[in-house]
Amino acid sequence: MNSSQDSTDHRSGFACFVGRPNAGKSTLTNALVGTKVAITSARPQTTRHTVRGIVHRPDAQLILVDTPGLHKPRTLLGQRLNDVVRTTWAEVDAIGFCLPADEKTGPGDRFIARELARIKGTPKIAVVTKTDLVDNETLAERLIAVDRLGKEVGIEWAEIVPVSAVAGEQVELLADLLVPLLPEGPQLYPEGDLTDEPEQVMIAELIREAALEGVRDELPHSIAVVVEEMLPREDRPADRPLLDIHANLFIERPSQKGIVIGPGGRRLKEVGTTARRHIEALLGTPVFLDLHVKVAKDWQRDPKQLRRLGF
Ligand SMILES: Nc1nc2c(ncn2[C@@H]2O[C@H](COP(=O)(O)OP(=O)(O)OP(=O)(O)O)[C@@H](O)[C@H]2O)c(=O)[nH]1
Repeated sequence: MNSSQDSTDHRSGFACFVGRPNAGKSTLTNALVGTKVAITSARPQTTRHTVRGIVHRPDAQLILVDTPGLHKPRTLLGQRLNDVVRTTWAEVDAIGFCLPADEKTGPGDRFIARELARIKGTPKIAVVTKTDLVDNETLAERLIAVDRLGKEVGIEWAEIVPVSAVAGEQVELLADLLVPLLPEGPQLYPEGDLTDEPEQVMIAELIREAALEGVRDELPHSIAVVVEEMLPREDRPADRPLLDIHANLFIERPSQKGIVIGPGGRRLKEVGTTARRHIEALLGTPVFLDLHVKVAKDWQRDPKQLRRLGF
């Protein structure tokens, strides 16, 4: 051990956050990574893709895998999502179980805790999220309840950590606690990489997030987005580039078209504007977004369509 470059000084590995829908997993991933990579929403089960955020530190590289929420499968998509979750759990070096501070332990938490208890060998940190929403007394009660939940299902928590991703409280500490759980090893990703999601998938997620805004009650899980083409516009001066992005927004039934497009096409226009702003922030280049709404009948139940839409 003669230099700080020695790989035994450096740790690298994978962690994932689990927890019931809306527990704050995506927001926490974003807070740790420091940029918007996972998709957050005020409605459950909108994180479909396994998005990795990468925390680069001098002493470690922590790769965060953001899984969709585990839930009762009602469709083929639901089943596939649960498979993705379990496979991820078995593969990571550490698991953070997110439990919102402002809600009591519920059947959903118990279901996940029992499933988690079956994954032996992987250290588990209980992360009590959204602490900015509760007073100290409630937080203390919640911490005790989480401790009790661990005992009830047979999980020995490596740590119990209260955090607020929104207020940025204890987020750094959580990283400090996760790092020692990773194996020793060199950097796995180049410095500067924040995620290994293909750009196109991230762009599709940004569009889907914008499209769901305000209509989640009407179209909870019915929207899928596929980026068909991304091309730099020709005949543009080098200092004023423009990226043309063509994307299709799929819905399940013709009757949903009106909801997405809105009166006089106003909603779709807003969706396009919002998504374009986020994409431009992500890519750092001006974008022309061409968005089309298409019906893919009952895509959630059709294996062929699911594959085409990237699931
Ligand atoms: N006040 C507060 N709100 C939070 C915090 N973390 C997350 N939220 C909110 O809680 C809601 C759910 O957060 P997400 O990060 O999307 O939750 P998730 O667990 O990834 O949800 P799914 O993708 O549905 O599994 C969003 O409205 C967030 O803004 C926090 O630390 N404080």
